[in-house]
Amino acid sequence: MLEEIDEAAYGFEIPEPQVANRNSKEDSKQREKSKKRKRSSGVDGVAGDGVEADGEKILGKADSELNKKKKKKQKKKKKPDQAQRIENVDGNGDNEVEDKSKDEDVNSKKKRKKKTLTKKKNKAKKTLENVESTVDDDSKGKQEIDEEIFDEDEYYAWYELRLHHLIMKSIYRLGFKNPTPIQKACIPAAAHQGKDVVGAAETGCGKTLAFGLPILQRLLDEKEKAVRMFDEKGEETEKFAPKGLLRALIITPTRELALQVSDHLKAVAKDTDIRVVPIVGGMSMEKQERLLRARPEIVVGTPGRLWELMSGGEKHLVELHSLSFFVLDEADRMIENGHFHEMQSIIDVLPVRNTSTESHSENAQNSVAMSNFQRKKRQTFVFSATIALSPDFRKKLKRSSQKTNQSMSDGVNSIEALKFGTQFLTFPKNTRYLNVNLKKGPWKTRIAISAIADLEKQNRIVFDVDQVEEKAFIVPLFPQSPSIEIRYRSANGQSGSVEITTLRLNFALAVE
Ligand SMILES: Nc1ncnc2c1ncn2[C@@H]1O[C@H](COP(=O)(O)OP(=O)(O)OP(=O)(O)O)[C@@H](O)[C@H]1O
Repeated sequence: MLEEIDEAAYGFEIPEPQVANRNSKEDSKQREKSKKRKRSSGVDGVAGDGVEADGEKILGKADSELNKKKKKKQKKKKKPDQAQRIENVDGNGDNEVEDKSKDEDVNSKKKRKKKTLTKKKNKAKKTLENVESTVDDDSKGKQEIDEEIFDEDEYYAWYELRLHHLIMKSIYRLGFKNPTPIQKACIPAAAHQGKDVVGAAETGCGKTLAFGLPILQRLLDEKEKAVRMFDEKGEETEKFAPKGLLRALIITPTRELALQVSDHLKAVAKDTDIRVVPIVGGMSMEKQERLLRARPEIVVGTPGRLWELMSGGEKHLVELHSLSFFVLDEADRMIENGHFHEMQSIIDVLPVRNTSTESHSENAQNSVAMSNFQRKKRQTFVFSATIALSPDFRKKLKRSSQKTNQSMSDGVNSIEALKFGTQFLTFPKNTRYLNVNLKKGPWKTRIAISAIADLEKQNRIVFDVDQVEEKAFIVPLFPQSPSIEIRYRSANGQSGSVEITTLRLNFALAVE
């Protein structure tokens, strides 16, 4: 059976052309900047590359840059002598004093340069050590490698994701030349289209940044908008970027993972004023209180400790009306670890929607003045290291959301898209709808093609990470990778089917 899908009902949006972004002032500034930077040779960043390899590359580059600087330094060394000689030829009594002070000046300059050089060398070494020891150390702010040693052109793949320049700065510093597939797939939908995301990807695929960067992007966007609106219209900044309120709650099944995620996000948020804190079992009450007193925007925690604090009325954790992101990381493990009860309790206390919207419009009696942030719904991201979220998990989430509020069902029960490995399929020219059936799975799956014009042009569908978010949605998540059959129907009634047996599921992406 073929199903017709109302595209409008799913809110497919035509994304902003990337070219426009590349032409933006900021990007051209970045490009100008990058031109000034020296290109280093033989470095090729591959998405999801081992971090160790990246680290080596960073050191390699840093070393060659240091060598260049050394040479420059040697050249410069001669200059003070020459200068001194010229002074001496002119020689009069006054010059002696002048020469002496210049001598001192030159010596201290030399010393300073030497110091800087050693510092830089140490920094580069440290960076390698840090990168090698994975993200655990990233957040400690030790990745101090000089930004200038990177060639921004090598990070071109990131520009398409239109991330804030402060985020990009961290990406350069971390040396991540390419976004991983899951990052490439999730960031546009989550950061720019405000969509909920369900992601399934194997361990080490870069899930943390797949949900972390959209969070940072939105918070930075809001802050910028707040400043702009204040400058232009004198509007209250609070209206666009609330301060001191919890904006993102990230829940992980284990303490280690919470610390790892928190460290990773801290490393990326390093140049921003966005604060990330971990709240995990085993942490002293004093430390916990101190961390929460700072009213961080992002809290990463384990369900047990978070619920303990929330049920105890911890102020920062119960003022959830401005919560814009709710993230379940490694959601399936959360169930395995017996955290379901606590997790459900946390979900239960999430406001149905941002109550600040209501209170604000009540106060202002003017809903037109509602800010962007207030109008935007809370986004839910559910990530899993394994490919499948078990039917049991989905059922449980569904039950919990039905019992409590609608917002959770917005996020989790409408898991509507699943990305699989890049596949090129050819269909009749005017194909309009596709129906995808799992051959072995218990569920039905479907795809809607929204970019018909594109289809007509290319006469093929590319299930590609770049395009999936606006082109297709597929239900649901698979327990294994069975073969699937894609049936198509074209506008003139022509139909047929294509079977895919080599399907490789990389991740899932949700659209509503
Ligand atoms: N775009 C990228 N390029 C290179 N390395 C990256 C990139 N994104 C993340 N990494 C690195 O890859 C490693 C794994 O990332 P992350 O922890 O997000 O993966 P994960 O899928 O959440 O894995 P896990 O299930 O172990 O938590 C980290 O060391 C991180 O620093």
